[in-house]
Amino acid sequence: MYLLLDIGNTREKAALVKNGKVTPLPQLAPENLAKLPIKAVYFASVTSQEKLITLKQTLGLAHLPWRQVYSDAYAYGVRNVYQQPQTLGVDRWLGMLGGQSLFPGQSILIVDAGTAVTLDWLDANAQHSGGWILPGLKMQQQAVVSNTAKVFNSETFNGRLEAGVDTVTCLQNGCLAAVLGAIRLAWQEAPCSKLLLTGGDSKFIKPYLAEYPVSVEPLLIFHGLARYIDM
Ligand SMILES: Nc1ncnc2c1ncn2[C@@H]1O[C@H](COP(=O)(O)OP(=O)(O)O)[C@@H](O)[C@H]1O
Ligand SMILES: CC(C)(COP(=O)(O)O)[C@@H](O)C(=O)NCCC(=O)O
Ligand SMILES: [K+]
Repeated sequence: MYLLLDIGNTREKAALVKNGKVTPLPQLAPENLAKLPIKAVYFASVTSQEKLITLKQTLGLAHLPWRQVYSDAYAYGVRNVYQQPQTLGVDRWLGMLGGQSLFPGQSILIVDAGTAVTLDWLDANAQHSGGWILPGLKMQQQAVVSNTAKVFNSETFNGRLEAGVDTVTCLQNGCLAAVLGAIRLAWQEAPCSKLLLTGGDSKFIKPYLAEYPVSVEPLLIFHGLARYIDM
C-alpha cells in the first residue's frame, strides 16, 4: 500500500493506492496512518518547503521513503507545452496525467478549482496546448473585501449565477460568474471531448456546466500521481 499526498496552497489531500486502486483518505492524521501497511509516500507539492517539512514531521512517517514528483517535459505519453517544464504547477501536470489515463485518446479541458483556478487543454494525442491561471473563488472574494472599504462577505458561500441583490450576493455571484465565464470562454476558444473538473470548489461550479460533457473527478491528481509508483 502507498500513501499519495497532493499538497496544495490551501490544504493537503491524501489517498491510498492498493493493487492499483486509488481510494481517498479524508482524515490525514498520524493515528490513522500508523495502522496502515504503507510502503512509501508519493507526493506532489505546490506549496513552500517549510510547509512540507512540517507535514513530514507531523505525519509520523519519516521512516518511510518519500518520493517527490515534479512536472516534466514528457511522461507516460503526455507532453508539456512549457519551455521550462518544471515551472508548470505539478498539480496541473498530474491533472493531465490523470485525465489522460481516465480518458485516453480524448481531448480534455481540465479545470482545477482550488486556491487558484487553473484550466489546461490536452489534445487527443495527449499534447498540452497551454492553459490559464486565475484567482480561485475564495481568493477573488478575499481580494475584493480586502481592497475595498465597503464590500463585506459572509462565512458561507452560496454563490448563484443570477443578479445579486445585496453586497454579499453581488460579490459571491460575481466571483462565481468570473470562474464560470472563464470556463465557458475556454470551451468556446477550443472545445474538447471532455470537461474534467476537480478541486475543492468543484461543487459550486458543476451545477452550471450541465450543457458540457463534464465529469467531476475528485481524485484526478491522485490518478496522475499513482502513475509514478514503481511496484
Ligand atoms: N475543508 C476545506 N478546507 C479548505 N477549503 C475548502 C474545504 N472544502 C472546500 N474548500 C474550498 O476549496 C478551495 C481550495 O480547494 P483545494 O482544491 O483544496 O485547493 P488547493 O489544492 O489549492 O489546496 C478553497 O477555496 C475553498 O473554497
Ligand atoms: C497555479 C497554482 C498556484 C494552482 O495551485 P492550487 O490552487 O491548486 O494550490 C499551481 O499550479 C502553481 O503554483 N503553479 C506554478 C505556476 C504555473 O503553473 O505556471
Ligand atoms: K490543486
